[in-house]
Amino acid sequence: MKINVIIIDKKGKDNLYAGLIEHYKKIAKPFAKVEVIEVFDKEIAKAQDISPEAAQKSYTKALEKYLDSGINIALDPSSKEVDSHEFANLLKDSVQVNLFIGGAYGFERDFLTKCNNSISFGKITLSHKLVKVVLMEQIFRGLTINHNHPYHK
Ligand SMILES: C[S@@+](CC[C@H](N)C(=O)[O-])C[C@H]1O[C@@H](n2cnc3c(N)ncnc32)[C@H](O)[C@@H]1O
Repeated sequence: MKINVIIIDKKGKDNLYAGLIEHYKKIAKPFAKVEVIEVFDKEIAKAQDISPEAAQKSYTKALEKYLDSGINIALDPSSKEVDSHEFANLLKDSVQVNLFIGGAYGFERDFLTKCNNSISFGKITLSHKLVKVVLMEQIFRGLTINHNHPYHK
């Protein structure tokens, strides 16, 4: 199984969280290959200086090409809240799952409607970098739930 975490973020090592991301990638390996794909370009940088709407549009444009294969799930604080078991269920029986984390201005509705699902991890807004860590832990937890591995207990 392949799981892609696709995030609006500048490429490069993040000293604060990189160790945790690598840790979860490694321990998830028996169940799935988890890849983190950072997406950022000049158009996004420029649009973020113009308006929230322009920023959201630039995120859609940059992320659309990743929607082509697999199940697409956007992380969005105002969408349906899921618990760990519901999240695990979304990962079940798929060859490829793409999980999208938005930029500073979140997603435009148009992008959310193009995804198979949009989910929230609760009403609080987390920074996109912190969401990435939480998501990696939930991916591992979900995989262990689906494989009846004792970690999730
Ligand atoms: C800084 S937040 C964007 C906040 C923006 N005002 C919004 O409402 O989406 C950056 C990204 O982190 C993710 N995120 C933050 N908090 C979240 C939560 N509670 N549940 C799910 N995703 C979250 C979303 O993908 C969001 O687009």
